[in-house]
Amino acid sequence: MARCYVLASSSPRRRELLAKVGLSFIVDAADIDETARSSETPHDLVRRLAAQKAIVVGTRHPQCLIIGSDTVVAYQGRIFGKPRSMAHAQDMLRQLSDHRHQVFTAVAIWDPLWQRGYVQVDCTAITFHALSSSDIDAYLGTEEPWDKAGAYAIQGRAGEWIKELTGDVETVIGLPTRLVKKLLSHWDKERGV
Ligand SMILES: Cc1cn([C@H]2C[C@H](O)[C@@H](COP(=O)(O)OP(=O)(O)OP(=O)(O)O)O2)c(=O)[nH]c1=O
Repeated sequence: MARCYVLASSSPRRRELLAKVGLSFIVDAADIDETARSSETPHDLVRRLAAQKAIVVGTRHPQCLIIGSDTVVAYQGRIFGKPRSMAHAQDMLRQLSDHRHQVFTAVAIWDPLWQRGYVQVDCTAITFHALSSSDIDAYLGTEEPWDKAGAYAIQGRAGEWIKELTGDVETVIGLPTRLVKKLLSHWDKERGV
């Protein structure tokens, strides 16, 4: 039987990135509560949410292999998700200005039939140049910050702010395809495909 793949995400960036892997897949987003638990680390949060998204969507596609993912920005022990308001976005960008921060993304694959899967976390470190209040205000007038962790899109205008980036840029955009391929290949080996 040919295998079907489902991307458990509403993110157009994840869709574009997964298309690069060359799989044929459908998209079915998970609607879950993404609130961090008290004292949960960014690493543990993205790991838990990526797995949860894949498992929830798996109940609707029991014959398919599900790919879930989650991304947060971490700065000095604080977790930055998607902005809740203009003030929240502004506050996050002010804190990220001229400081090194990390972006954590987890990728999960889940087979609902076997009730088994893998999840792995990748991290990229970024330092932005100093951002002036007018840089931040101008950016908040664009559409970029609103559905992005940390209120910025590295693939957009925020790409011009990079002073230093260590790691995989796809991890920042929300789906490291290198990790997707690695997990799928582990999975094939385990199943003897
Ligand atoms: C930091 C950063 C994040 N992002 C995006 C990736 C994710 O789509 C989003 C983080 O929120 P997520 O909750 O990981 O994903 P999502 O709500 O967009 O989609 P879903 O939960 O349905 O999978 O931020 C960028 O596109 N560029 C960036 O530079």
